[in-house]
Amino acid sequence: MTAERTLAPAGEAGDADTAIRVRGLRRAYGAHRAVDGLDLDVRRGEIFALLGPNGAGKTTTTEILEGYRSRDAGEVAVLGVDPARAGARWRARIGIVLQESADVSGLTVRESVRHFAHYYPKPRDPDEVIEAVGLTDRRDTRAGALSGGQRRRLDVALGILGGPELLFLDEPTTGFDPEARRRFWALIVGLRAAGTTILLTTHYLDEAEHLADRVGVIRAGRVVDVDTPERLGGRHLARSVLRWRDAEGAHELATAEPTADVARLAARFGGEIPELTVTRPSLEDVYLDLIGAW
Ligand SMILES: Nc1ncnc2c1ncn2[C@@H]1O[C@H](COP(=O)(O)OP(=O)(O)OP(=O)(O)O)[C@@H](O)[C@H]1O
Repeated sequence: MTAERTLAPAGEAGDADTAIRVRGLRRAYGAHRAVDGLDLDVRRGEIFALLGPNGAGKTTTTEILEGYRSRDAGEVAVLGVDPARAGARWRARIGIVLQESADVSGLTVRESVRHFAHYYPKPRDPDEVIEAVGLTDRRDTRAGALSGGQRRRLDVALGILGGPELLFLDEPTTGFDPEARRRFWALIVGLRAAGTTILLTTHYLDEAEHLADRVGVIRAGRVVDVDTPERLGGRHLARSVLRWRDAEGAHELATAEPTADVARLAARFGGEIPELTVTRPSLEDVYLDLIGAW
């Protein structure tokens, strides 16, 4: 028997709604504080994206959540269980897709999925999983002969094989072409629709914007903001910038009332406003602000 310590009684409202709860997490490497008092809440059923510059502490944090790295201090509950004390039963409830994938290059897609199915108490049907990641027409291809994007899909197949309640995805689309990325995103959205909670680490702001219900930005081992992609860093409150052109040249106007200003300009031009654009700060703009990159 494994001694799994449940932090909150099963069935309690907070526990049922929360997939990950972290308070005051700390982890140092020698004198370097990689994670320095980090708090995080991930709700069940959401896609949560962790963003942050290289070295901010994302991998250290996720590896602690996955039970692969020890911590110096703080409270951590993942699916109601402390990963530092969790056993096989808990491990079967989570799925992990790492940056470096399992070495199955000598096996076909089908053989690798069937092989890994033996590790789970109640695996999903291997052929269904292969279908879900769109590899049915490649099922007899050796993993080593797949393209980069197809290989990543196989990694996801192996990550979801146990029917996880919570899936960790570490930079899943690095090296994907735009079409493969869109297909992969559709796959992830489908997993959420089926009830899977997803913690996604990415450096692609468009990926976070497209996929994430909420985004957390880590800087120097702490979470500096958590919000929806639309509201992060007060983005929804920021002024819009109108740009247009007339006989005198290019114009730019920052405004809190873009609709009224566009109407006013349209009246002045008597119709179309030449080369009109209306923009708000992008997710990348507010992200770079939050990590102090300007
Ligand atoms: N095993 C280790 N020994 C010593 N220092 C480490 C170790 N692992 C990580 N670090 C340091 O801890 C800090 C946080 O690293 P971590 O890998 O968690 O960052 P990250 O946000 O995942 O970065 P990236 O975006 O580059 O993957 C970095 O300064 C890193 O050099």
